[in-house]
Amino acid sequence: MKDSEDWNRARMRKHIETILVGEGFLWISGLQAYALKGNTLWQLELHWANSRLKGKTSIMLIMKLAWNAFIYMIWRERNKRHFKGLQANESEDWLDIDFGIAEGVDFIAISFVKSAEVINHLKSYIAARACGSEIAVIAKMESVDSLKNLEEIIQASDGAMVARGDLGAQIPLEQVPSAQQKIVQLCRQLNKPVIVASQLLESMIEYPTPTRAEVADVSEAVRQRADALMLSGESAMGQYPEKALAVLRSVSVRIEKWWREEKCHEAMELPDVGTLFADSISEEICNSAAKIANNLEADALFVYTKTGLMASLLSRCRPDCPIFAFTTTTSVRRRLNLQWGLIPFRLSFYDDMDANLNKTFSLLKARGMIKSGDLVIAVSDMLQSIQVMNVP
Ligand SMILES: CC(=O)C(=O)O
Repeated sequence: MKDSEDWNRARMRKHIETILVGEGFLWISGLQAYALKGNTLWQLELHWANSRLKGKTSIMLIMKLAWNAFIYMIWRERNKRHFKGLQANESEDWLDIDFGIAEGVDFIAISFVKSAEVINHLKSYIAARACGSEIAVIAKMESVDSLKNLEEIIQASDGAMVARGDLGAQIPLEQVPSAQQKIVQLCRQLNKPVIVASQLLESMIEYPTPTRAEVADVSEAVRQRADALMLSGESAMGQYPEKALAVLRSVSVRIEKWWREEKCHEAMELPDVGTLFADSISEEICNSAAKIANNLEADALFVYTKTGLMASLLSRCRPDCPIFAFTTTTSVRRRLNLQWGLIPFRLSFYDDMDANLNKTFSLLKARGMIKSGDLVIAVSDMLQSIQVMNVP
């Protein structure tokens, strides 16, 4: 969009569109209950055309057909928008997805997801098209149906986004914070990364400093332990994109520091997520390693992981220290960037664990990320063990 006027116009159109298609909205429910008496507009229009355009002359027949076709087109367009999430088979969507696959994107986020079926469908398509590359699918939670089917959608996805812009147009505004809390919490329990998006620093589209309320909103998302926060308008067309990013970063760092220093961890029940025996072992190792790291006030956790699973299991525990994750493929390294507290690196592994440790100690020391004497807890999915040591 060229300027904010264009954006405002587009946004206003979108809001009107949302109001027109939202069955959750009072006037639509009222219309259906009282005026339409349970019939759809489409059924009533057909009835109207059939009764009003009586007669069997050819001109009447043509008018009848034309009227029905016209109403059908409007109805089809309305349904297309309303069932946006289910109709991911629309040709433009598939073209966009193909473009993403060709460009080697790491994530595809799908809007207005209504059920796990949509996610599974997209995943099968990506698997068939992307020839071995692993593109993660993020479910955008922004409709009443996505909230109804939250758990199955999150289970099927590789992560979720609390898309507060559209969500706030689909449910009453005062319900958005509790929906956010619920989605973030469930994602953590199910070990899926979660992004909190939209209007975090909305006023910074025009002004160089945020409002107190915006800072409180960012703090709350950090306190809920979301994996990522996403700017949209602030960086897409705002006047202070870098400042907005800097504010987001400084507020997040400050809250997390306070969290660690004051030991304000809220106990959270983390149900088992491992289904295979090997996964359950990894999970137990990671839970214990995170606990040891907190109890010993370790300087860093190191994880050597081929698939990224152990790194995500460590991240799920939200330990007090940074987690350095080492993995062998670029796609896993890039994907791990989305997860809370992980600093991922790609490198090839030796068979000997000591050689891997020495290599990574040198790498991080050279970058000033650790120093001699630091206490490190290391886990690995090759050895399935926990090692506690000081950096040489
Ligand atoms: C990000 C987005 O799509 C929303 O907030 O609606």
